[in-house]
Amino acid sequence: MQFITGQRYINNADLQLGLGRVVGENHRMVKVAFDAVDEERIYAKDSAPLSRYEPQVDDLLQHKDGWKLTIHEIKNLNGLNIFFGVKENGEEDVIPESEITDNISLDRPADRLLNAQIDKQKWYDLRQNARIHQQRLSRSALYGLTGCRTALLPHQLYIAHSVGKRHAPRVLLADEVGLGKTIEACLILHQQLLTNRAQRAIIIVPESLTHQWMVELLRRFNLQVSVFDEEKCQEIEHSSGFENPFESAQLVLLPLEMILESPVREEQILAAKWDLMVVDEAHHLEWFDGELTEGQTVSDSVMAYQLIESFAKKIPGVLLLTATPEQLGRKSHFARLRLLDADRYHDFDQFIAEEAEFESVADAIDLLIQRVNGDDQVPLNTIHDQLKGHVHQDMLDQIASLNETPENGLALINQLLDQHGTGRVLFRNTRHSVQGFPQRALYDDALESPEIYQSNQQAMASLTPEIHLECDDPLQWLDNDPRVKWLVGKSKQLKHEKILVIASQAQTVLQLEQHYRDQHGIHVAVFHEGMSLIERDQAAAWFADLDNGTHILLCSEIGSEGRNFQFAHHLLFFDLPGHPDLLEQRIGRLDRIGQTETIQIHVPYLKHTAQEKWFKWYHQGLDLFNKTNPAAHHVFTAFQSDLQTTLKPAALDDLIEKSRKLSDELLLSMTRGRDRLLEYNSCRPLEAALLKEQAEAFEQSARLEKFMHKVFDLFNVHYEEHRSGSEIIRPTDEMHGYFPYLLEDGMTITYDREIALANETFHYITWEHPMVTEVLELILTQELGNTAFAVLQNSGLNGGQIFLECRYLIQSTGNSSMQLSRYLPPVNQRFLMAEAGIDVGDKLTENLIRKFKNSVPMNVAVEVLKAKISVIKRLLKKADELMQAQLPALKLEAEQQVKQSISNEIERLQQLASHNGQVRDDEIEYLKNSLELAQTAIGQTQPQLDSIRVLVTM
Ligand SMILES: Nc1ncnc2c1ncn2[C@@H]1O[C@H](COP(=O)(O)OP(=O)(O)OP(=O)(O)O)[C@@H](O)[C@H]1O
Repeated sequence: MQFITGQRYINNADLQLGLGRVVGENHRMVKVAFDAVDEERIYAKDSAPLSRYEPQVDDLLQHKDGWKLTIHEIKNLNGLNIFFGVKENGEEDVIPESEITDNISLDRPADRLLNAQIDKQKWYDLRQNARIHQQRLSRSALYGLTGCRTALLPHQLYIAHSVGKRHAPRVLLADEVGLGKTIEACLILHQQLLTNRAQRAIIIVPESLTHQWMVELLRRFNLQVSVFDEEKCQEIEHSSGFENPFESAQLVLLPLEMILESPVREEQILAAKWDLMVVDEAHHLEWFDGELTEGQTVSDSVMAYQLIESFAKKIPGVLLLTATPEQLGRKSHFARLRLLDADRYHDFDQFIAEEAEFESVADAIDLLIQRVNGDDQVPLNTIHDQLKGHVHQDMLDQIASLNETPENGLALINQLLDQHGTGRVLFRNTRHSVQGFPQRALYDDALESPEIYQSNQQAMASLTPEIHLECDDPLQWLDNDPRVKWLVGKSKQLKHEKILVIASQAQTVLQLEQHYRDQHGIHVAVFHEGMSLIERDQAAAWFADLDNGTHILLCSEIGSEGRNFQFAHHLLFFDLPGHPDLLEQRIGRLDRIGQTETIQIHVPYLKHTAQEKWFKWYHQGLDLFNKTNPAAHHVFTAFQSDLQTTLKPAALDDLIEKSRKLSDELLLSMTRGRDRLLEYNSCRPLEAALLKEQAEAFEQSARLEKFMHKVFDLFNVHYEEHRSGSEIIRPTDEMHGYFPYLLEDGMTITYDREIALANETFHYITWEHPMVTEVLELILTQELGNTAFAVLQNSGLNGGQIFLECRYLIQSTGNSSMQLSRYLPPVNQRFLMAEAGIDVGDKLTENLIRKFKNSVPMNVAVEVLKAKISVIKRLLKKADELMQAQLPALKLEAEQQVKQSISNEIERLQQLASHNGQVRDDEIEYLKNSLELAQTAIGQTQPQLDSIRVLVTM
């Protein structure tokens, strides 16, 4: 094809783009502007899916300004066509090619049929089937959340469903350790990407978690992420045309450390355009509240905060993840909320004051829940009094009317939750609310403190005495410290179990590993910050290997963050960490979703040393080994200085007593107020359970299997049963061209979630799997299957009649990021034209046709077609007229639907904004803008003839 600027082209694969205009070209590429949807696309010339738009004499042509002319003559000037003709009012006029309207209605199937291009019935059926499925998917609010290799857990579905559908969501995911924040973030990301709400995303994680994130994204969500490090950036800069390496990929994963080390990369990230940023382990971000003086240095966590803050100001969507949101204090917790919405969270004192109000609201919600559950004894005036002064009068009035309309109780609960607390911005599920987690069992061993430490004050006062020893032989402690003997003894005793050993320092880990190897001939895997990422992942994989792996993994503290080791049931603390959050992180490695047994926690400590003090404080003061304690952080802050000093036994008992008391008080007040509200808000159980039901109904795996078998048959992909519930698929020599995601060596697939979860090597095929989404796209954008011919036998109808089945697709053109299909699902309009020129679709239904239809040899079909060409042309014209006649009503209906659904959303957000300010202005603006764009798009919508079938009775 020779492309000339100004020529008009159609994208065969996507007619919805409207008519394109060549705006530039070079020897290899051509750039086409699709003005109807405000998009520019670049194609390789030799493979561009483009067809020149060439109207013929007698065709009706529309000008950009709306008027039309019937073409009488076509002239060509320098490769561009000029159309001469007569307008509807009889005047002569001219339309140069460049001035043809961008919104055209193309009758590709009609052209093909009239040129005797008839497809096989099977392709026609497949196209219709694919259309039905695609429409079902594009309408569902669950699309993007159910097709991943994850169990459908209500608390995760609830969060993902609340957040994934938002424009530019900005939330803090703060589930307790191991409850699935990563999965929730990935679900949200997946939905945003699949529904086009986001196109470019950046994920920033601690270096040690990069690989794990990459694997989770790929294995569970089929998301191919580009992992960036300094080397990769340089490689892209040198070998590709990208000046900014971060513009070379849509989905980027990189370690926080890398950006902290390089201002250049920071600048480049800021310069690249992103829709969404995910930051894992966000408790490392520390807010510095004040002015930095010149020359003042700040910690890495403060730098990290400032870095993420600068990104958060530019990137519209932000997901922050942390299991320990208050690890660096309440202020830092507030500061993370401030990253999400600086307007709403600008005053720390106000934030604290607001939290004080939550208790009354939470109490009222409790009482309402009791009423909703059928307890009529709960007095309404008590609820009323609880809320008086905390909520608006209209809500108080609603409470008063609950006697007459008890079913409104639930709506009222939801309203209260919407309007109070940090609910829209912060989500936190706890083991208490999710339930079903394993038990923990503690085995502690008090060991005699060895001589070498007793002579060293620093060692005695430290949780890691071996680090503080000053002696010539750095390995001497290994022979003297009874914990080493204890560790080796436990390792031998538990030789058939996987055991995770955690020590604070990398140095300790390395020395212990050497000891195991040299003194006992035991090879163990190690995991510490001095290792490269690949080495760490290899170590974790060696430990995870159930058949040939090592049964011991020795980790430094860094190994205890974010990693998945729930296949192990024994956790050995070689030492204790100096902060309760770290202790929770350690236990969280095993206490995660997927843990099937009681977690056995083994803790040795040296008597009369700091270790004993901390052990007792954690155990007796906070009960931390048995369960997570959300108050631990505050108690630690209160008694931090006491914990740092050496305590006499009586003073320790006193400290433990005071800590326990404070912990109990705090827990009580938290469950009274803030946490209870947060818990209700993070997962409204009824809605969550309903979502799970809907998700199960939506996944339709049996239908998918049937559909894919038809696809495989037609595309000549081999499939055979592997074992029950799974099959093997392979390419064949008869395959025509490309089949998406099919591996050359074949692959084992399953459509069953349970089987997919149990067999990680199987590919889990769902309606959201890229193989399926691309196949649907392929079927619907290719022309094959948009024409067909069939005879109707024994239908009871007189023989020799001809019917024309025309299907039109009405879907709005428009900027794809508007995702209009949510508000304006495509309409599929069917007309079955009888020879008399009337639509008999309601009599000759699809079911009847399926029952009586038969195919005929192609040459017979072509003969009949030729003989009946004038009838077909007449019926086509008639169908077009019917379509045009129905269009205004369909558009009006669509407009009303769009208006209603977007206006409802705007209204809800405005209400929320006026009550608790948790809705950002840009969210409301976005919706208002969407409404405007949607209305324009509906106005411009033109029906497209999508397929056409000739039916002849016999
Ligand atoms: N819906 C699910 N289906 C299957 N496995 C899941 C699901 N949710 C979570 N898991 C598994 O449970 C473990 C914990 O999940 P995840 O890593 O998302 O938790 P987290 O809250 O991010 O943990 P941490 O606080 O340690 O960062 C992981 O191994 C994850 O793969």
